[in-house]
Amino acid sequence: MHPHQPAEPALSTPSLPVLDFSHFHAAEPTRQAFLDQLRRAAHEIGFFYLTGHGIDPTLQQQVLAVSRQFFNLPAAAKHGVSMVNSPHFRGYTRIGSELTLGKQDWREQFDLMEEAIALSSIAKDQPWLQLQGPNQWPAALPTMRGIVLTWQESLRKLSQQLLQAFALALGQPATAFDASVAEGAFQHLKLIRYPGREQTRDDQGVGAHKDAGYLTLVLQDEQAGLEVLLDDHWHTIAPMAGSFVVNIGELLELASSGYLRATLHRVVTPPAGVERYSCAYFMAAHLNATVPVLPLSGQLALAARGPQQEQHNALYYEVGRNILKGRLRSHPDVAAAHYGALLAQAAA
Ligand SMILES: O=C(O)CCC(=O)C(=O)O
Ligand SMILES: [Fe+2]
Repeated sequence: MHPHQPAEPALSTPSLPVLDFSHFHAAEPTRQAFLDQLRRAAHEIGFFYLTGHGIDPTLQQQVLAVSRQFFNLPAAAKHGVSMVNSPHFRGYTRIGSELTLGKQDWREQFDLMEEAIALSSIAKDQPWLQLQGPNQWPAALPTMRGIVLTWQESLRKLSQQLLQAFALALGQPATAFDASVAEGAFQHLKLIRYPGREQTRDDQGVGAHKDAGYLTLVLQDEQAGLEVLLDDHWHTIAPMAGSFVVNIGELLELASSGYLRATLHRVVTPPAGVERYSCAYFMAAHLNATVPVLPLSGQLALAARGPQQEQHNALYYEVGRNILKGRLRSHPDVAAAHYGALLAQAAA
């Protein structure tokens, strides 16, 4: 089956590996066993559940709760923080205005990144620096900012530890990725609501895609919908309370010469009358960094199949270029409003 065909029913839940991150902080031989498991999961599947991560379950619930509150605001309050007003791709995207594979996704979302000051001028050869800037926050929900920024900060720490674990698992020094995040990792957080609808024709919650950064950590509520493409079949990733679903992004695939897999995944729309909430955290190297290509040796080098370039999806070692590629493709309204010159240049 071609991965981009309309949805076929997913197969039964695969037994995704469950990795306990507390074992990374444990003594040997537990720590090495964790690294071996991590390497296998990320090489063979590119997806796993993470438990023992130390993130407070109360904070997890608070984030999902504030996300529900946000999406329950009147439409005018949400449109007041529309992403189309932000050259930095921050804010609210209403249902149907995001595209994956050129088709409408059936989800509404709120995006934010690091709070920053927008640069006053952007060099032509670094258009991605326009991603830096302030977030938009809804005045009607004053508690949102604190909760969500605390969440973002917790996941930044966790994902940087995970990146160190990946370096060690690949036989590299723990510091192998440090230079690429020394000026600050690029982080992007997305609160998402997938409304249900009659399962008649289209069930694209978000279409099949790979994530553009190093790593993604997803918090799901109790409603299934996330699916991963393995051996040409879609498999449901069942919600597991308290865990994160972690997946490999394109930058880690590039860094490991394809040894680690950025796997295609998608979300199918819940049935009518049911909704699904999730919260995805994407971590990448600094926008001005170039992906470090790790010198793998022995068995790892032999098993590195090279990054999987696809016709419709070029991969870039320049971090900013890879991230901006994904943003422009998903949000054509923001692209048209703020990146017209860049698009015209690309088309010429
Ligand atoms: O909602 C989810 O579970 C995952 C969403 C996703 O894959 C994405 O936004 O990149
Ligand atoms: Fe994704």
